[in-house]
Amino acid sequence: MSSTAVILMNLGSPDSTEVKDVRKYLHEFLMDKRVIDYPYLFRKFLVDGIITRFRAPKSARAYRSIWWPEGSPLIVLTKKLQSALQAELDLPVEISMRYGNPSMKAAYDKLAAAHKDLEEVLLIPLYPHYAMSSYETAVEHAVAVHRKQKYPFRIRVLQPYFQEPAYVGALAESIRPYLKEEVDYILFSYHGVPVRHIKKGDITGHHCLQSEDCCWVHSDAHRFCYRHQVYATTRQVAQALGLTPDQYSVSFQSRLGRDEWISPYTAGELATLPSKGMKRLLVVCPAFVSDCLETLEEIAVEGKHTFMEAGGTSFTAIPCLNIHPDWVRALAGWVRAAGEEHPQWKAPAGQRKVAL
Ligand SMILES: C=CC1=C(C)c2cc3[nH]c(cc4nc(cc5[nH]c(cc1n2)c(C)c5CCC(=O)O)C(CCC(=O)O)=C4C)c(C)c3C=C
Ligand SMILES: [Fe+2]
Ligand SMILES: [Fe+2]
Repeated sequence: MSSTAVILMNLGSPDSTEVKDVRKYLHEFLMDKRVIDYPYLFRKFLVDGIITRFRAPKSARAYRSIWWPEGSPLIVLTKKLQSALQAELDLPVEISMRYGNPSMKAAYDKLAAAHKDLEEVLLIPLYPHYAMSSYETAVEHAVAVHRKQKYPFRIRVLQPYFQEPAYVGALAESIRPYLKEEVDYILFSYHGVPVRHIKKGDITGHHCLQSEDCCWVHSDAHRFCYRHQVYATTRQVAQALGLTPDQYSVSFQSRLGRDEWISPYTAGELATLPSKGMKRLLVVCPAFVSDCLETLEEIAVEGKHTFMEAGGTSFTAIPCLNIHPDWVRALAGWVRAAGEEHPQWKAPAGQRKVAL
């Protein structure tokens, strides 16, 4: 695999906590048609006229509260993962962000300049689950930049790994030490998405959200169903940890705007769990593999406040996988498996099998 390299793809953060940088980042993020999927002019009106104008100062304050001396936690932790994986693999590993810096083009350019004989780049989206607004947009963007710039190497993409034993195992091991504490309940809080996105992604046209138990009834729709995939992760992690159904549940955080998002919402759960006797809580956020604004501020600060105000007595936000050794080994194992034409790696349609 001497002519292979890896790119870890994450979401991205603003360049700094200044309102102008946060506004620029939010603009790029929210003008993505896979994130706010309204017709262009309406999206532009919403994003320019309302969201970035009023949200940017508020988001900048939130970023300021979690920012590290080295920069955004999400970027710093992705760089740490890069170093850890590089040490495990002895292959070039770069990082790229869907929004902001370092960009996808910068990562490809760096590899192309440093490794003239590079034949293949393995792309690893740092999203375990498929969502139009996360995994899909990252991959579509990576493919589009690769095509446009006509790089001499080919690319392959790691498929969503929400039920891969190595990911589930790493997640379970990252949670296990916290179960030694006296706890009443574990909340699995995932980033939410609009209900419309789940329905749009239903390739059968008649499965998703058409019944209470859609996510547990086998369907081809599940290949692209974020809701199914997060429940699958949760069930498998719970099984690995020996949790019974009364000891945990799933909720969805980070809702933006007035549309209906998939529920139950995390904030509501945090406000009601103490009254049901769940006063000592662990919260884990498996949709994020690196800690970020949504885990460090929305959960660990705001979420904790909501829960304690409602009568909770202890609240622990479990860190994301970040550079957990089992997670680094999982990634390294998948990269090694790529040498054997493993089905978990897919080439984008239309790409030549052999580099030019
Ligand atoms: C798990 C993957 C993610 C999905 C799915 C997702 C969907 C989604 N997000 C927004 C809007 C915002 N998300 C923001 C931050 C943010 N989102 C993710 C991941 C997913 N988003 C991460 C990792 C982060 C943190 C970034 C960081 O710098 O730490 C933000 C910005 C912060 C804020 O102003 O609150 C917005 C906005 C939508 C609308 C959406 C699906 C439609
Ligand atoms: Fe988000
Ligand atoms: Fe479903």
